[in-house]
Amino acid sequence: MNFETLVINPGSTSTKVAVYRGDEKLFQEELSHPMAEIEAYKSISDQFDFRTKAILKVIEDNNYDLTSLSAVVGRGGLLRPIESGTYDVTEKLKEDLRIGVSGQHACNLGGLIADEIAQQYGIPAYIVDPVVVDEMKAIARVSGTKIIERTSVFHALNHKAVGRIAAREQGTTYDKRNYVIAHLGGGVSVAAHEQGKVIDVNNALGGEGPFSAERAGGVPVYDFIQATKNWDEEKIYKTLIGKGGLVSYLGTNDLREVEKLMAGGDDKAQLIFEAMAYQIAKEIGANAASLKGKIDGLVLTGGLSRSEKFVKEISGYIDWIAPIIVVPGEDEMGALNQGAQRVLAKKEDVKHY
Ligand SMILES: Nc1ncnc2c1ncn2[C@@H]1O[C@H](COP(=O)(O)OP(=O)(O)OP(=O)(O)O)[C@@H](O)[C@H]1O
Ligand SMILES: CCCC(=O)O
Repeated sequence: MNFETLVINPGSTSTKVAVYRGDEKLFQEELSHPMAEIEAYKSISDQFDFRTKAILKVIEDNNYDLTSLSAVVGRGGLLRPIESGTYDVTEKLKEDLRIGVSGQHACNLGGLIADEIAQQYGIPAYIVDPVVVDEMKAIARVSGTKIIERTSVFHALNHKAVGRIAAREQGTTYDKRNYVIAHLGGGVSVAAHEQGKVIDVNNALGGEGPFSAERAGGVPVYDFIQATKNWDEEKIYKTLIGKGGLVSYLGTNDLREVEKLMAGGDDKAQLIFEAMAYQIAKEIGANAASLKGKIDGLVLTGGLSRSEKFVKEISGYIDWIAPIIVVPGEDEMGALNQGAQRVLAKKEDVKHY
């Protein structure tokens, strides 16, 4: 049976909305949120109303009748660490999204907005492969000090989706392949995928890994402590997450703007563009070591991988490691829909948080 689903994906710089019938996408829109718009809200939960209204307007503009829906599915957020799968949105799950039990991020709104709309139509709300999917090896959890453990927080939904796409392109299945997958977006996560499990990944919201469009990634810790010793926690957090990376150096989170500056001969933009590619390439090399060099492909995905110039810059450092597969943008919307369709069709049991 072809169930109709509403798919909601709030990202750090955008909200994506789509309606599917079975595998068929009836429509999709991507709403961009410039920095100034996001900055007007003090917290993520303050963005609930503006993002919900924007989503409902997309539905109205497309003349879609919400009574046709079988479920609403949202991108899951910073819950407690859990296994991969489709989860129903319960009160406990909503409470943890609201308080941000593992931190604050726009995707915490996915399950909350999905549930708000689903309740009005008496249908289920789901989340799929939230950012806290945790399959890391014990050895990767050791941070270097006993007071903290490394944790798995990354673009799990898109990593898993593009892992399946890459394997399909290679005529096999994701659980039979080893990949290094780099999601390059507002945030960056680079992971070692071994036979369908993410054995190591940088915490994309934890000050680890390469810098990105709006995050600083891993910085020299001692110097950072010195530079920020009189700052409050919020200012420190925003410097690392939201105002880091391209935003810090160039005042924009949009790589297309950076490329325009470069085309106009801006040397600083050129340097930062090259440095971001360099850091990403180094992280891919580190993950190649995690897989002991037994790698079937290096997969580049996320919004930044829509730039051929940026992909070329990264490839120059890593093309000796394994074949490069580019999945520009992401298939998060398709993956959310598929997760919902599998449980609606009873091909898979829904999980409870
Ligand atoms: N055609 C393009 N060329 C160059 N850069 C692009 C292009 N399309 C999108 N981008 C860049 O991709 C980035 C956004 O990527 P993406 O949409 O994956 O982020 P997000 O979903 O908001 O955040 P995250 O991926 O961390 O959840 C922005 O810097 C944007 O400028
Ligand atoms: C942690 C995954 C979500 C993001 O970085 O945007």
